[in-house]
Amino acid sequence: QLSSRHPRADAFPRVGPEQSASDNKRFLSESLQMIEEGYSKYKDGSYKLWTIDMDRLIISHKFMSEINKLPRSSVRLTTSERYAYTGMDICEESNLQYEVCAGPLTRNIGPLGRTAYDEIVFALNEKLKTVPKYNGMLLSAILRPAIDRCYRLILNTPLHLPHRPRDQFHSSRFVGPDLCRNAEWLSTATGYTMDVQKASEELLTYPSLVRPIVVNLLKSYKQLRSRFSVASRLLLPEFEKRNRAKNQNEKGEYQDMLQWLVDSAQGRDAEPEKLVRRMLFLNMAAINTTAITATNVFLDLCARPECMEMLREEILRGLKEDGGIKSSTLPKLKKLDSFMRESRRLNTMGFLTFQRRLTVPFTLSNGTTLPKDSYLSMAYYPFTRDESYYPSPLTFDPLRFYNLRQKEGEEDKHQFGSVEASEPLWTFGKFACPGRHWATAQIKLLVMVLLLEFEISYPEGQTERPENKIIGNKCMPSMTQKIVLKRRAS
Ligand code: HEM
Repeated sequence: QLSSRHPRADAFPRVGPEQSASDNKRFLSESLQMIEEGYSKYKDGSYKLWTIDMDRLIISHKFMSEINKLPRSSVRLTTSERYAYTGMDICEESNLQYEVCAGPLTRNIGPLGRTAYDEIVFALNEKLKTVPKYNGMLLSAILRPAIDRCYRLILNTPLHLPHRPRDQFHSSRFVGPDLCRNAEWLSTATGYTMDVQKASEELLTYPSLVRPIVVNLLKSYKQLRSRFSVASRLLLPEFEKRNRAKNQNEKGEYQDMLQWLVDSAQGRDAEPEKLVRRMLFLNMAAINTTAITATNVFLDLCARPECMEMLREEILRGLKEDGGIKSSTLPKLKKLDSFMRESRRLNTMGFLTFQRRLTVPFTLSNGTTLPKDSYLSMAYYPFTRDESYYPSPLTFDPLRFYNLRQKEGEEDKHQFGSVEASEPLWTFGKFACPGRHWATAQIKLLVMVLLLEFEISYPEGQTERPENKIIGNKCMPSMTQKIVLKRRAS
């Protein structure tokens, strides 16, 4: 229900200190304690929490369905606040990034499966050529090129390769180096995301009043601007060319993210400079999130060697039934899907989710009015360890969600990519991550390649996964963990 009432600013209880010069950064080191305290006191309600960058109103995930009734224009992403001066505020100008992912990207996942599998194999083989022995390689160094390569399939293809006839495209075994010959664009695409994070973290260390000045002096922002120039130099002509074709009603020559953006953009969204920024936003939303989630899955797999054979059998059965990777193959991997979801449950990337700004006041069904301009968030981490939602919440049960799907009527629920009003995994409804099906497919394909082509393990003597690292709202897997790959006899 929309409301015009403005509650008093102090109407909500607070956890932790208010924003203050002396105690501003307490959240950095005590985030988990504060979020757990908030959950134990106000699990079904709301409270305020200062999180270094903003004063948030933490609300229960139980209100997701109610908030979903608001238009997206009233519940905005908080990117412009969290990543100020990075150009990422483009996502707040319209929902174009959502539309291209939820629409054409998702529709194209099935047909891309085989090609993506080959790209991952190719990336791994290239990587393995650079080390004399397949012994104790950094997990992140293995996964990153494979994910980048998958991602380039949808984002970067057009820079180098005209659209191929469908059959040829899908049957090509190694679509190969042509696809990503432009090293400059590739390093810009991935580097931009890192720089955005780094630059915004650096800016946060300065008082908000001086940020507009300091931003011009910071090295990290200079680096960001120069990356943006490279991205513009490479992408602008491509967008201009495609816009011309669109304006002349020519049929699109390509099937890729650039084309989907051009096809879907209306009005000012279609300006080439804005399309470049939108591409960079999509990079940021997609690559790191997928890489971190996949890293967690492999860290959990190596800690449970007994699950590898079970998953390998499921994969081989699926491939046999389908005669290779078809659109129907990935959804068949239900045990793997369950493993991935359990891994994500116990390794949430952030303690909070649904980072949104409310542009209208809104009254919840419990009578609480959320003021206009509140920065909303939901506590995710304590939810995933709440016994009332997950029996034995601290136990890693690889088949937890698989077993739930065995119940009548529940077969299609509890999936890695499922969106449920009771679960803030991807948030909900029109606010849910629109790239989740592509992320699911990529991670499944990565596991398939690594399990079918290799024996994987922790280095000798290690059986446990390394601890995650907590920094403020973030919870990151180890980036220094090595894993051992041994090629399986074919
Ligand atoms: C495992 C990997 C991923 C995770 C955990 C993840 C998680 C999320 C979450 C929780 C949100 C909602 C944020 C909010 O409501 O405040 C979101 C939004 C978004 N995600 Fe993902 N995501 C992943 C992968 C991807 C991929 C692969 C893409 C694109 C190819 C993508 C594109 C987006 C976009 C465009 C948005 C913003 C949508 C909007 O405008 O509302 N994500 N993601």
